[in-house]
Amino acid sequence: MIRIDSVTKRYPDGTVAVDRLSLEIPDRSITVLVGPSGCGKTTTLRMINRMVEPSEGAILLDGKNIQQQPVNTLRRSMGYVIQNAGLFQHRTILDNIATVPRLLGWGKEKSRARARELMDRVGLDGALAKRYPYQLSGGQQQRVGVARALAADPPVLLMDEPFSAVDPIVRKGLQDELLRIQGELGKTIVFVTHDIDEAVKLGTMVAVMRTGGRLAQFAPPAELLTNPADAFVEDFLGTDRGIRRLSFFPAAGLELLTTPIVAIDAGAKQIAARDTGDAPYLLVTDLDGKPLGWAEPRELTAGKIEPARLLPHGRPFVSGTDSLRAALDCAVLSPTGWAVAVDGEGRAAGVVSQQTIGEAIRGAHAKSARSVVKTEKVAR
Ligand SMILES: Nc1ncnc2c1ncn2[C@@H]1O[C@H](COP(=O)(O)OP(=O)(O)OP(=O)(O)O)[C@@H](O)[C@H]1O
Repeated sequence: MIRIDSVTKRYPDGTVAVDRLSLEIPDRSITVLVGPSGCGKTTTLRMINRMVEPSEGAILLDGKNIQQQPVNTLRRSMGYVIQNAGLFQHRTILDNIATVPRLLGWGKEKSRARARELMDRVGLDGALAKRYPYQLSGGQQQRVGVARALAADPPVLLMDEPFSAVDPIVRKGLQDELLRIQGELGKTIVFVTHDIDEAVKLGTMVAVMRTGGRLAQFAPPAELLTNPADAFVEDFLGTDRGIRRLSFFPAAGLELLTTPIVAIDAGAKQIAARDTGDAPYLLVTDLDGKPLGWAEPRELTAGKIEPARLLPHGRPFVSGTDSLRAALDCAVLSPTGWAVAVDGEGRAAGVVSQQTIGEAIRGAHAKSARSVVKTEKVAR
């Protein structure tokens, strides 16, 4: 665990970048430092690997003051990833990734073998190994940056706005990849961003900092969205925090209606016999059970489903793994107001109305409020 204990950083010109900051950064999870520009995030991160020395206070790694450890040993235990990757332009991708193992005295072949293994781990095609950084896209370069930081298998990764310079789609891919890598490797990651959505998505714990280098709130993302500590945090979280909080409630408990589902080859009798409950539309699937679109039952009195007349079913949600936010989004975007749920293979699992999703949301809120009360009682 990394413990930041009442740390202040005053730069020589008198700027107080960090002011009496205390944080306990848990092992094997992602802790995100987030806040407006200039609030001291980078300074805090750099104090952890001693690129910046604190003016007051101490930082402890596994209970030992990092000030009393040789800088080189400390940095070897911490990978460092920065915006735009900071790659060596005159070295190939493979040699960039192999940099730290080489510094540690590993042989050339062993270092390169390790680098190849890491290219695979971060989702880089091995064919890129011999290229130079300028021959890669921004997103690929960031992956190289992550691979390089992981090369010597350090227990800690420090990441300073690593995905800020890429477009939103590449960024989402990199975030998903980081979560996957973290799930596999269980590193202790300290991640700096100014993007609250990125913080909420990646963080096990999120530290919101305010200008002047002070801590505004330190909490898991769901708690942050539910109970912002003050108006500053509330403002910083933005206007749609209620919707964003739904990402933390699984859609798995939603009651799905299966009776409005019919296969494309259903006959008139089969269609007429359907009890669709209060669903005003039938969901038509192909012969494999995958959704094709919505049909109004009265359109089907002739007993024949015409694919060209189906309404689009919109993007479905995956009932086992998606959140209530995804389910609500599907319902809102659906032309019928009903969301389509699919299983992991994309086959229709059922349909659900906005009203049912709304009830599930109210239930989830009530349950989470009860658990907060319970936690507070235990805490007292
Ligand atoms: N070497 C330095 N000398 C003087 N002041 C500095 C120095 N480095 C940073 N600062 C100041 O310290 C404050 C915190 O800077 P820091 O880079 O840690 O913030 P940040 O939250 O990472 O900002 P950003 O999101 O814009 O990168 C700012 O006011 C900055 O101008």
